[in-house]
Parts: sequence; C-alpha cells; structure tokens
Amino acid sequence: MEARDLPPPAKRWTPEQTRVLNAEGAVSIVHARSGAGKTTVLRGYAKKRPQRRILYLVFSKPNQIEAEASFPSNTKPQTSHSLAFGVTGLRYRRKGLADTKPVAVSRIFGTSNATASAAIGLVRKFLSSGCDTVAAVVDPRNMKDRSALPYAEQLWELMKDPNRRDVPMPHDGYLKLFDLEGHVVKGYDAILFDEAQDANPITVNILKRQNIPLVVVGDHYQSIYGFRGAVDALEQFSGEHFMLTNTFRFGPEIAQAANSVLSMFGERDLIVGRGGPSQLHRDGKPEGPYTFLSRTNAGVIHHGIASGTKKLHFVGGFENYRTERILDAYFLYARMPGEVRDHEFREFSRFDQLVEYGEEIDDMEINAIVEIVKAFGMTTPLRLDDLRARSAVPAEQAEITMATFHRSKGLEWDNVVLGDAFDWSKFLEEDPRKRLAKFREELNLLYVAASRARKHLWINATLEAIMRAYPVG
Ligand SMILES: Nc1ncnc2c1ncn2[C@@H]1O[C@H](COP(=O)(O)OP(=O)(O)OP(=O)(O)O)[C@@H](O)[C@H]1O
Repeated sequence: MEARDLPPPAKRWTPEQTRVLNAEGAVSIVHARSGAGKTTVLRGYAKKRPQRRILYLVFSKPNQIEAEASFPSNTKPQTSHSLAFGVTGLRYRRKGLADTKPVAVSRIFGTSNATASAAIGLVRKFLSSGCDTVAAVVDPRNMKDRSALPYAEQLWELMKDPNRRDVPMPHDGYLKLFDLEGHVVKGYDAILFDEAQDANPITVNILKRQNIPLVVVGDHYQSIYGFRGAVDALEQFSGEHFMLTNTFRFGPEIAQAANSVLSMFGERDLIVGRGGPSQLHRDGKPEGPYTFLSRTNAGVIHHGIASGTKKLHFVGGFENYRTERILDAYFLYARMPGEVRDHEFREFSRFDQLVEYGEEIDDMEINAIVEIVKAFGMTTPLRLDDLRARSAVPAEQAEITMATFHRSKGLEWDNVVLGDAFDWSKFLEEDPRKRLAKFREELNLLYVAASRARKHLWINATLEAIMRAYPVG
C-alpha cells in the first residue's frame, strides 16, 4: 500500500487494521470499539481499491456530508433512504413526501381521530419492520390495533398511489418499497455498511439480497436505538469476523472506565487505549472549557441553568432539547394547567400528579424535568430564556458544550464531564438473571458517553460504582 493510504505521518496501520484492509471475503463483519479508527480504515479500504466503485452506506445525512468530503472519489456515501429515493422515491415527487396526519385520515375514511391515529401508528410500525404485510405487525391482543387494521391497509394502498395527492408518501415508505419490490443495488462493486449496530431492519433485508462484497462495521456495545426498532446488523450476517480494539482517542485510564462497562457483559475483546495520556476524575471541576453529557435532555438543561453566566453550545441546537416540556411542567407548578401543551402532561391538572407519575413509571426524563422545576420554581421561564440567550454563540466560543449521551455518539472532546445516568441501585435491585438484558441500552449509552473523552473524563456515580464492581486492567 502506498504511503498516502496510511493514517497521518509517522502512524502505521495496526495488524488488526491491516487485516480489515486486506479483507476480500463475500461478507466481512468488523467489530470496532470506540475510536478504534473504523472510519479511517474504511477510507483506507476504499483507497486501496481505486478500480472499484464503492457504496458507503451511512447512518444519517450529516454523516453523508462529512464522508463526501473525506472519502476518495471511487466511493459514494449515501443513507439507505437516499439510495432508495432514486429508485422508488422519485415516483412520489409530485405528491410530496411527508407523514400523514390523523385529521386528514379521519376525513378520508370517516373515522374518529383516535382510529385514524391508530391506523397511522400501524403503518409506521409496518414501515420500520422487516414484515411483508401490515397485518403481520398487528398485536392480536390489542383491540385498537385489530379494529384499525382495515384502515391501515387502505392507507398504505393510498400512500403507494402516486395520483392520491391528499395522502403523501412517508420517507420510510419508499425505502420499504425498495425492499418489497426486491430491488438490488446497481452500479457498485462493493458496499461498506457503517454504524451497523443500529441498523434499520429494511436496510438489512436489502443488503442480504446483494451479491457483491459487503463490509459490515459497528460496535455491538454502541447500539442505542433499539427502542426505535433498530437491529444489530453485526448479528444478522454470517461471514468472516474482524476486531478493531486499539483506540487512538484516549489512553489506558479512560479505556479502563469504558472497559469496566464492557466487562459486565463478559466481553474479552476490551479496548486497548493507545492515545495520548488521559486521566480519570472522581470529583472537582474542569478549569477550562469542557463538555457536559447527560442521559436526559432535562439533565443537560439543568446543568446549563446551574452554570450561571457561562456561554453554551448545544450539540444539535438548543431547540432540540425539548424545553417546552419543562415549561409545561412549570405551568402545572404555577397552577396554570390550561397553558400545558404536551400531550402526556395535559393528563394532569396539578404538579404533584406529574411528580407521582414520573416516580411511578420511573421515567428518567420526567423525573429530571421535575427536578428543574423544583429547583428553580417560579423563575423557571426566566432561566430558560436566559439559557437560550447564552447559547447564541458560535460553537468555538462556548465555555461548555452540552449534549445528551445519544447526541454525543461519534463525537469526541478533550474534557468530558458525565452527568446523570441510570440509577445503579435500581440495577442491583433487579433479578440478576434479567438485569443485564433490561439495562443493556442504558449501559451502552454510558459506554458511548465515557468513550468520548480524549484527555480528561469526570465520571459519574453510576460509572464509579461499575468500576468498583467490575474492575479491569
Ligand atoms: N493506525 C493508527 N495510528 C494512529 N492513529 C490512528 C490510526 N488509525 C486511526 N487513527 C486515528 O484515530 C482517530 C479515530 O479514528 P476514527 O475517527 O476513524 O475512529 P472511529 O472508530 O470512526 O470513531 P467512533 O468510534 O467514534 O466512530 C483519528 O484521529 C485517526 O486518525
């Protein structure tokens, strides 16, 4: 391989990376731990094969834009939706691509809004499933589902009809059609499939039909979107398995924190921290700029309010942190229930009912919202306004960068402070035979967040307890 294919000066491919670069099997399954250079290796794989036309399937539009700037010209980065759009999506350009609202569906079928909403829910479930028919996703024990089925089936027919302009085609709809109509990917000699641990089941179906070399890359422990119906594609293919365990993001100390989570699952292929020196902190605060990560949106907002006058940057934009729900909780607190807009919160007329509800269903987001309103009381709306004003600075001027664990995925910073995560005592209270499965996604989220730090990581109480209970290294 030529020198230009190697990572930056004086760096060499590791033996693990070299094995992936040379992979020529029909299906190569690459398990890449956090920061282990998977993107660098995929780029190397594409550069090594300049004669091949390569499709690089990425998770989201921002990933696509980033890859377009850094991958060689023989590689086309695309999301699975953009791939399907050119084949099955174009048919619906005239009538529009969007979600259908219950009010429109109830008008078409002459049903109540509730039935219309249930029918839309069924179609959505079908579109994000690997099933061939709408009927296959119906829960036979659910009366509402069963009575909505005939409307859901008709709704899907109307969505597919390019002439029914009153019923738009959803984006997941033309992707589903690409699969149902049995299309194969044309014009490529190989496919690289990234972030495979959180794959759309329809994309997996499509990829299973291809007969060109496929490289499936991801990290089982970074799967965090199972709650949205994502599947771990690393487990859905058979082929040759590869490991990337050496990370260049951080040193052994931060690796140890991340590894203690992996060892809970009995994982033996742990991270080898080969980055610069790194440090773990149990208390104190960073002196300079830092990044704060929290499990919940409200946890992020709470830290932002409590940070006083600091300039802030919210990853993904302030408006995506759902502050309107905090305001709704405040309306309950301030005895103004008529102002509440949130669908779920409108069920309550008093703040104490919301508090009780959050505790009863053990909802981390609601409990964190309650904490904010309890802490800042009648000043809550003013605090939120101030927060919005403090976040109107360019990202590079921020003193604190803020994100949820989910939004931190794929990003990295020098100094990271971990905010709230799931409650460790709740984990311990669970039946030992069931708790790992029950808390899997929570543990994955903690692993994702802890492995974002390059130099300094301030751990939270949950990670500290895990490190004590599962010491490694
Ligand atoms: N062999 C190597 N030697 C030194 N540095 C390397 C090597 N391979 C990759 N790197 C560096 O490690 C860093 C992380 O690489 P990369 O962004 O490809 O990781 P990733 O696995 O895609 O991260 P994530 O897990 O967050 O998706 C980059 O700065 C990259 O240049």
